[in-house]
Amino acid sequence: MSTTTATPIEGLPPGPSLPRALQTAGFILRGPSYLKKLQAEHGDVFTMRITGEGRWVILADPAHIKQVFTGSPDVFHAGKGNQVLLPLLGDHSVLLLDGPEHLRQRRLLLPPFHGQRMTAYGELMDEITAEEVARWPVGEDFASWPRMQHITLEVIMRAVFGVEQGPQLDRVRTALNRLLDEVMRPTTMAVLSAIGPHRFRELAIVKRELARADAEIYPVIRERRAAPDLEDRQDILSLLLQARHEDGRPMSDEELRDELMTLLVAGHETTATTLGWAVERLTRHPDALARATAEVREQGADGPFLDGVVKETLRLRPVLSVVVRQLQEDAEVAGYRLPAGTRVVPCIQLAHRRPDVYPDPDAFRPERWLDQQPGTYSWLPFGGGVRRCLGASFALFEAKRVLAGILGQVDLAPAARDGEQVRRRAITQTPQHGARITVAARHDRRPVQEPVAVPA
Ligand code: HEM
Repeated sequence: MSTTTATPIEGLPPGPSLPRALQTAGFILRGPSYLKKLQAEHGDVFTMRITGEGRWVILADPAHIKQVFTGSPDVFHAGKGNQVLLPLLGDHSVLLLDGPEHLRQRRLLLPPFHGQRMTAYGELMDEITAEEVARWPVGEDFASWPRMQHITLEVIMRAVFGVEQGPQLDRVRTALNRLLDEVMRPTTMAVLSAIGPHRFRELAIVKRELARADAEIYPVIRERRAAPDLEDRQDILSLLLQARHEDGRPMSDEELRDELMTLLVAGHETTATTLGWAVERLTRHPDALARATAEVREQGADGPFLDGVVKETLRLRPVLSVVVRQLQEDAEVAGYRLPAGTRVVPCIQLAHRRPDVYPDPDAFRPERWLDQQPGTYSWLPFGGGVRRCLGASFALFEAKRVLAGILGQVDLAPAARDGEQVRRRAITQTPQHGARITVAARHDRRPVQEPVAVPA
């Protein structure tokens, strides 16, 4: 690992000389292999030019990534890079704020996501998984990723929004699904980038779609605020309704709406994609599949091998390949004196393939985590510092509960075909064919019930 040089070099590190459009295309279309090629040519620090983003200084060395994650939040801004989500998430979203405003909002959101609280959602996750897996066909190849999305959306609706099964859940789910579909469409994204988020959200069609979703979300917030059992409820919305700003104010309906949308957008597709990749990787590695299945059937979701499966999936198939910070003033990073405005980019993808941290780095080996702890700056699927994913404990807990639910209920067939390539969708790295799997047989883990004696 390199360290900072005594006298920093002025200006940007070298990088590829290809035109901006070709560098952007390489990053979007070839993703992991393009980044690897550039690292081989330029080393652990290099500059890329990305359309609409200016210059990115890519960092692959954990020592340099640490400089960014421990740097001042007033200098390393993240919110500006997420502005494309403004129309959907709204002005109060923790993802879009920076500096003291961001920290204030983050402080309110953190306690409900504390690791130890997650067990409150375990049974709900088991129930949702069991219902979904009961519908999976046997002996037929199918794409698991959409099924995982169904599970994670349902988990968010019920654990985060706290909406019970029934007509209201159906209406909220339909409205949010529709909105997400509209926004994630490539044509919508293209218009959004062309005219900018502020003008985009003033378009009549956008206003109409947002109003349709808001018409379902605001009643949930208002009804919950008035709920007599608010203090006893476990859902995240109920906890946020009881949170207070430093001056004692509760969060407004608008703040709550924006944070609920943020949690939905940040937590739904990301977790579904990790689950899709986990079964895709397991079915391509029959030994790991057999070991994980045996462990789950003995110990449920708490076994160390299953934990390794989730960590290894996030290492080799991180949902996001980079996180971005924009410098608000000149700063020294990786031995360079970088000018204000530069974007410094800890590269999750490259940090996760370092042979000095991960022997045989390209191999899927969940067992490596049996005697290795994840390093803060070398295992970063959830980013880092004051912007680290708020839902990391939630996502890890959910991934294990859902995988245990699947492996406990069905025997997955080892796949004969090659692993799926990474395909970029909006900003996430998804399995090219939707993580296709086959259920070989159903395995009922519940003990066979004795017939109930009926009194004569
Ligand atoms: C496997 C699933 C997930 C992955 C891979 C993931 C990854 C990430 C990453 C990389 C970031 C940016 C961190 C940075 O800039 O340093 C982030 C931020 C965030 N994530 Fe997640 N996430 C996941 C699940 C979730 C879930 C389930 C939730 C909530 C329900 C959530 C809520 C958030 C929020 C609110 C932020 C913004 C934090 C801030 O700006 O302060 N995420 N996530």
